[in-house]
Amino acid sequence: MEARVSSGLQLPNWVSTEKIARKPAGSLQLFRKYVGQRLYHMPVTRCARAKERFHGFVTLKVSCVSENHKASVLESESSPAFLDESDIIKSKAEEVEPNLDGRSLYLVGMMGSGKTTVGRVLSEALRYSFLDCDALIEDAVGGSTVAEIFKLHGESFFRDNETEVLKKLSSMHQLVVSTGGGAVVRPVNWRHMRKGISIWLDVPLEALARRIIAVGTGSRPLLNHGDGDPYTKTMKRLSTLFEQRGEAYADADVRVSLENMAAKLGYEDVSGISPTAIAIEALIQIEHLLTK
Ligand SMILES: Nc1ncnc2c1ncn2[C@@H]1O[C@H](COP(=O)(O)OP(=O)(O)O)[C@@H](O)[C@H]1O
Ligand SMILES: O=C(O)C1=C[C@@H](OP(=O)(O)O)[C@@H](O)[C@H](O)C1
Repeated sequence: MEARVSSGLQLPNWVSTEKIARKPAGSLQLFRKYVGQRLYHMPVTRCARAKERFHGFVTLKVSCVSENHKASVLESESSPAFLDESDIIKSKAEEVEPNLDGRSLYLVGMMGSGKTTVGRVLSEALRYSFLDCDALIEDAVGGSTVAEIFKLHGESFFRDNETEVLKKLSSMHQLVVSTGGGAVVRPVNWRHMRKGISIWLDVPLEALARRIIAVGTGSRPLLNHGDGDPYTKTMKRLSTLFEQRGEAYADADVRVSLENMAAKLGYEDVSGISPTAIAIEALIQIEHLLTK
């Protein structure tokens, strides 16, 4: 019989389970003015000389016009002074955070879509705590890795623990949560995630396969079998999983499509879009959701 560990689930003790005090509803004043048609319209509060930061990703630059004027990444090339993306995300997070009212953000999407990477960037910008569901499940099961849990106990045991973790997290606030790629499949998980705002990172399967192969499939047991070369094998598994899950991802409150971002930015593919740019787009989409 399978051992159940869910009742012994421990969250790190720095995660406060106290609900934060609710802020009075209302003050959307500043950012409403700046919701524009184009990507990255935002008030410019600070100027900085262009500082290209290379983390292996292309960075965004936004022209700096003057205090409290709109700027757009699409206008950036001809301008003499720039805000780089770390300035942009700070400014956007400051605008959006008061309107979240402490609600947590749940990142959903396929394996390798960047939930952990983008989630960390978002949590830092919003000054929220970052939690990774897979890591919490591993802790709950006494330190076994996800791959070991699948092997020793099976997928449904893993899924039960995933649900238990989401249930605990749903009573907390000011978190950015990176969920596992399969969390969207169980309706009960949505009940928990609906306590916050869910964000689907929609990344083309080819890009997912390339990212996953670069780090290896060892830690992702659902990709760790099949025939063929690594790319073909991974693409096949991802395609099957996406057929089963595509509709469930689309139930998220907000969708961040890397294909749409690349098209707007004039990039040939999504590989040049940095995690920070994706986090900025997520904040913009959340802002749209909250002002609907
Ligand atoms: N925007 C991006 N561009 C290129 N690689 C990325 C990007 N975001 C994440 N990655 C890489 O893809 C891999 C999977 O990212 P990760 O955040 O672990 O995804 P998930 O948590 O959704 O499984 C990691 O190696 C990460 O560095
Ligand atoms: O798609 C899935 O079913 C899974 C995704 C994984 O998380 P990531 O999406 O963080 O890789 C992990 O939860 C487990 O291997 C199952």
